[in-house]
Amino acid sequence: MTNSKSVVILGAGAWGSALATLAKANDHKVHIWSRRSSRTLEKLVEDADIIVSAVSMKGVRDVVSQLQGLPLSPEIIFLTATKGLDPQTTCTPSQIWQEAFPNHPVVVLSGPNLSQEIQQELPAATVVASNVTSAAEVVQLVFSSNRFRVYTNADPLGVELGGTLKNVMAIAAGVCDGLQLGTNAKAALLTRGLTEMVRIGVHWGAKQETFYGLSGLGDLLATGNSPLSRNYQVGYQLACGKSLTEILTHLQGTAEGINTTKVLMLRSKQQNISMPITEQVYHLLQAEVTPRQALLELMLRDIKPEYNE
Ligand SMILES: NC(=O)c1ccc[n+]([C@@H]2O[C@H](COP(=O)([O-])OP(=O)(O)OC[C@H]3O[C@@H](n4cnc5c(N)ncnc54)[C@H](OP(=O)(O)O)[C@@H]3O)[C@@H](O)[C@H]2O)c1
Ligand SMILES: O=P(O)(O)OC[C@H](O)CO
Repeated sequence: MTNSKSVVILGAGAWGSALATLAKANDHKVHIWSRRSSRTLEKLVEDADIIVSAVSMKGVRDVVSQLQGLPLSPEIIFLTATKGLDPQTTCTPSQIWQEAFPNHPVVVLSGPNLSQEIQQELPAATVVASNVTSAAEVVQLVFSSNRFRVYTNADPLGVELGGTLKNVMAIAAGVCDGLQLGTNAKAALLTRGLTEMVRIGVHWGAKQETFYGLSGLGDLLATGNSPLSRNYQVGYQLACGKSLTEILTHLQGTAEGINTTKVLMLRSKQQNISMPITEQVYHLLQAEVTPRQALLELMLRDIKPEYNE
């Protein structure tokens, strides 16, 4: 098949495995690498067309530096699917990849994509975004199928931030459901959560409209309403009285929202951006407030116009 690509996926976790399934189903040559792999990264990336990073945030700098030492074809496209923020610099994963590989196209993939549903072959849609349109289109073709609809987008930062910032709101949504606060409360939380995402995201340099698409609102709805989301699970179980340590001991996989909340607090303080929901999620994760106290703090804030920014 002439359009068949060689795809190397870094990270054999839930998301790396689901992306591998999608690319394989389209007859691409797919190799998954993890730090426990017997095959060396050097050998695997030799013929790669696309290198997909599906490691969790804490692994991004490690895999970047491993690749930096290798001879790579200048044609290689980097595709990042990590939804997190660097704790030291507050950079997004694509910013880290682009800084390390300034001459390669970097594409972001993000959307409402709970991996378990994708592995069950349920239909889903996602967004691939890049400053290099042709690279986004290559990735679009590699993953598109009758059960995975892939849109391109020219705002990689907005697409990446949508998927990342909603993890904080997914924790809050889990708390809301765990406390059985009802549908009105959930709608209010997700709507005001989106306002918060837009506020900091636009200040960061992303386009406002991107947050109303699949990678923003779409992913917020998916993770904010699904027990399949690890971030939602963290919030839900906190509301049920478990400690964060206890929850993380039994959680399958990574809940990026925990680290993202800390990074966002840092950034919003540095830049004087109001993020009341994020702030309460932060205090809750630090065990400085109970879920009920966090709720009251939000409900009793000064009354104000809906839009004053
Ligand atoms: N699961 C989903 O539904 C989904 C959907 C969209 C996006 N995402 C995002 O995709 C990322 C991965 O999520 P996941 O669900 O696949 O998490 P996961 O199941 O916990 O897998 C994380 C992967 O990262 C690897 N990793 C961590 N630290 C590493 C390091 N220092 N060096 C090399 N590899 C390292 C892990 O390797 P080891 O196994 O060796 O620890 C594992 O392969 C997250 O940012 C998540 O937000 C997930
Ligand atoms: O399990 P979560 O909370 O990391 O959510 C997974 C994906 O981000 C859903 O799009």
